[in-house]
Amino acid sequence: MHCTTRITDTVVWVGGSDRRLALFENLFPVPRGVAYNAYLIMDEKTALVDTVDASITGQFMDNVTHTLEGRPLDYLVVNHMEPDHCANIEALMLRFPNLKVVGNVKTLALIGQFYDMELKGRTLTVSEGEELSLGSRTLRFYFAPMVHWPEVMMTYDTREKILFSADAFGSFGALGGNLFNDEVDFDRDWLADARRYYGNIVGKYGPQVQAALKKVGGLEIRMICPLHGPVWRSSISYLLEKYNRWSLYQPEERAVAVMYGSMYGNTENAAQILAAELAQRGVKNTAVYDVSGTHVSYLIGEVFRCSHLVLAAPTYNNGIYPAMLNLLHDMKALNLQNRTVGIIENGSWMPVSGARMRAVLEEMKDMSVLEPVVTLKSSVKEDSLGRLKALADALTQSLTV
Ligand SMILES: Cc1cc2nc3c(=O)[nH]c(=O)nc-3n(C[C@H](O)[C@H](O)[C@H](O)COP(=O)(O)O)c2cc1C
Repeated sequence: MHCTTRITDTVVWVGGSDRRLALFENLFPVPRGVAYNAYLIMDEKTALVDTVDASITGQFMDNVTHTLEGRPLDYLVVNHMEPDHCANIEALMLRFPNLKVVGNVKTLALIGQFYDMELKGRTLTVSEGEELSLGSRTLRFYFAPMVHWPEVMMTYDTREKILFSADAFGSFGALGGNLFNDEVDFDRDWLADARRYYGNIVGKYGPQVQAALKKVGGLEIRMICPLHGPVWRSSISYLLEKYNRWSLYQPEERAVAVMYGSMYGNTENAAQILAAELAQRGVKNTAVYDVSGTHVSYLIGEVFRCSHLVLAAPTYNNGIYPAMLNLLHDMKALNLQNRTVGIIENGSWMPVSGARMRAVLEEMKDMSVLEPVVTLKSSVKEDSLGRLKALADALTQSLTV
């Protein structure tokens, strides 16, 4: 049975949610599930903007068929060719013999790479800024290369002032009836997952996001319709400001995230002492994470949020404790920049994890390491306790600058 939501008189959400998926991209835990959004525009011509993942094909087809009320589907706009949005292109082409697939040169090449379907005479290749008339409105296409993938484009409905934004402005999390941002407590229930989605999926491409923001910045936007998560029909500037900040690698909050790795509990002890020392100095909302027990995607969300990080890790086979190395690898791969970092190292015979962590941070942009670096030789002793307090002083002072 269909389950759709009307977005405007003529635009209908025909997507769905998957709460069974454990790992998005087989990598990122999605305990709250994930939504795959698709939008059907009913005008003199009908146009579907993107499809959905194979896991919800049945629901999606019911939604499309119901909304069309027997009319044919004229166009399928493919804003993004990732399979979680494209699994149903062929099924739609078979069902609607006159359907034309709308994409750019790169989109159409990717369709050919992923699928074996006969596209001859069934495609419409659009270029940057080109318009497609549906009758009472035109759709205008803005390319947003590498706002996840090279073929990505955004589609602007000139009548309704809707921006169909592909993966940009999306979030992990299944939708529970309340489709719109003003029907949910976004800050409480969605922001952390939207940031985690941004950091892990799009975070590497800050300059490309900036370019896309500039491109669509001059448009009158009444709604933003992303491919995952809530639809935005209010507080558009709030969302744009978050994206501007994240893509400039500016921290969202002046706050400390302490991230530690520990086998026997001694590095953990140092991290806890440091957090307590910070609290005694009036620092609030410090977040403490065990890097072995927290999926790295959550840690990435937090490093995008916080201005100050503390990385605490044992030396492991003359290198960095693997779970911490994994976090540092991701931070660097995702181009994280502009953070102030405290370091705590541990080692029982030759501690080198501090120097190794500093070396990775030095390969990143605008990462400043606070002094002192705290060295433990197996466990916290009076001398290292003094240095932990000195690091707490340095962090506190840096937070207030
Ligand atoms: C597999 C393994 C490799 C290690 N390699 C080193 C090393 O190369 N250099 C060193 O000084 N300590 C090394 N250590 C010792 C730990 O770094 C050290 O005991 C540290 O205090 C552990 O901190 P924790 O109590 O927080 O787990 C190693 C320990 C293990 C289990």
